Amino acid sequence: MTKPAPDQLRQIVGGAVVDSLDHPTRLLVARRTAPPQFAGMWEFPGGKVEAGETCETALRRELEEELGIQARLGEEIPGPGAQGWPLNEAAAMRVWFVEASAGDAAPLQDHDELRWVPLHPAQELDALPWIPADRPILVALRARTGLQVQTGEGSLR
Ligand SMILES: Nc1nc2c([nH]c(=O)n2[C@H]2C[C@H](O)[C@@H](COP(=O)(O)OP(=O)(O)OP(=O)(O)O)O2)c(=O)[nH]1
Repeated sequence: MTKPAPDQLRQIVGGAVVDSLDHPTRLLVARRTAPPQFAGMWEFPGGKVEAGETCETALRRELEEELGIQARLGEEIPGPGAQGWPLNEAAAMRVWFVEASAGDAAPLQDHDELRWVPLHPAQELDALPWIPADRPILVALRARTGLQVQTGEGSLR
């Protein structure tokens, strides 16, 4: 099968939901229920961008559907390509820091468990069975929040 051109990947969006964009200490992670190859793995809540949606609109919609929260978007965690982080041969994901501006997150759809995990130190976050493609995103996320913790430099807004 022919590989899609790099700019024709299926666009996925994900939320790095933190307790606070100004002083992030914990990340909300979600355990998938499907499909079988991803069931039981942890991920950034989110999903596919539908026709006619911007990435930001899609992310707000997904987080409301899946977690029941209204999302305040902070900075993007930039990936290596225009479409963000490669997930597989056919899809890439853009990821933003997010804080809930309303609602208490609950596993309403696609997940059977949510967990607030400390960003630093890394052990608890790294020990979870993540979707493998998400690991480089976690590294970038922790580097960004580590800088914020160490230097107090900038919030993630
Ligand atoms: N949401 C999300 N998807 C991820 C991550 N990492 C990763 O490889 N993926 C993959 C799994 C899926 O193949 C695809 C996202 O599809 P999805 O099933 O979450 O999309 P969706 O909520 O729109 O679901 P649907 O309407 O198609 O059922 O991206 C991640 O961290 N978060």
